Amino acid sequence: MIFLMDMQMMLLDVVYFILRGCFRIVMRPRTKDISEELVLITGAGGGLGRLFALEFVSHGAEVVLWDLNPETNETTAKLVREAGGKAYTYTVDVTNREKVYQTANLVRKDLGRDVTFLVNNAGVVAGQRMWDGADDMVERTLKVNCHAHFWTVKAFLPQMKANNHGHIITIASVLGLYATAYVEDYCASKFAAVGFHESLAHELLTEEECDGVKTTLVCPYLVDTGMFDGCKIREEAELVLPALDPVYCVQQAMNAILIDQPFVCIPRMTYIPYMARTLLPWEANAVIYRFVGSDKCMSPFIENMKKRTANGAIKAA
Ligand SMILES: NC(=O)C1=CN([C@@H]2O[C@H](COP(=O)(O)OP(=O)(O)OC[C@H]3O[C@@H](n4cnc5c(N)ncnc54)[C@H](OP(=O)(O)O)[C@@H]3O)[C@@H](O)[C@H]2O)C=CC1
Ligand SMILES: CC1=C(/C=C/C(C)=C/C=C/C(C)=C/C=O)C(C)(C)CCC1
Repeated sequence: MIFLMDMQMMLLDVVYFILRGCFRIVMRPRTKDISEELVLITGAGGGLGRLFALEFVSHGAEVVLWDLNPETNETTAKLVREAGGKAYTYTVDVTNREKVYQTANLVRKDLGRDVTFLVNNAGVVAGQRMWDGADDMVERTLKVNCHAHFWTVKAFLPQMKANNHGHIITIASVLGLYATAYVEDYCASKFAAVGFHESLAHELLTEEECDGVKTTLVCPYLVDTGMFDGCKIREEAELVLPALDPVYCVQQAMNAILIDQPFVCIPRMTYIPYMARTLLPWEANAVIYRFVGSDKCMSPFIENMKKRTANGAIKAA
């Protein structure tokens, strides 16, 4: 009897959340006020990290900027201050877990308050076939794009839970939902980041007094930041699905964060291949990949990186 009542409640909840999802496409829910929040962004000197910093500040939040590169990080801080915001910079290699824990304590000491939003954005791509590149690059990709999320979450989530207030944001990728050729290490790292994020989100739901800690998984398609310069699908398909403008990508991600949306693919159209991957036979997906040119979309990117490395444009890892 209890089982049947539980099932009835579960079905009602399922219908409610489906209807709420549909309704939210048409009517945007109220956005939350983040003007009192302290937002930590990793990889803040890069394309998306910098834009996230500016976007959070435009909503009144203060930002803590972490990056490996002090110069690009300072440039982000300068832009934030010019925009009237407050930024605090720290040079951190997020793969170094001791440094992550130490710097987290330092942030708490320096600012006298807890980080309430964590944006795990730092990411790298080798741009080499795994057969050609150094094994170190494969390890680095996994360490930055996945392992680092464990260290930063371990550093900041306990305080969020203690205050029952916070938000963990994971910048993954559509390549964490469906893969393509020649980027095995990158896809493995992003699938792992998605798995990490989902497990964490479930954990927060099962724990009591944690309903104030939210999570958002962001999965963008190719973004025009330079990270994947040269990556290309078939020309006709590109007309329908062009590389994303970084500002648009960050604004869409912010829209999701501000309404506590747990998961967002940018643009919306990229939910379709995600569903197709699950629903269609593998061979059917492979045929679609070949038709839209996504099977070899990374080849020109890898060629591009080869040229840039040969010209000495890329610094040694
Ligand atoms: N660009 C794209 O097409 C897409 C990107 N993404 C993801 O979005 C995120 C941001 O990408 P994007 O802005 O394009 O890339 P960028 O390369 O412009 O920015 C990444 C930033 O992370 C920093 N970083 C790298 N390694 C570390 C480290 N060990 N510790 C601290 N900081 C580090 C980089 O510093 P440095 O410059 O010194 O290396 C850089 O400032 C990444 O996670 C990426 O995987 C997702 C989908 C598409
Ligand atoms: C695989 C695939 C596609 C192409 C995806 C591409 C080109 C993604 C690039 C993503 C990047 C660069 C992410 C970085 O994190 C399509 C056309 C959606 C169709 C279905 C399968």
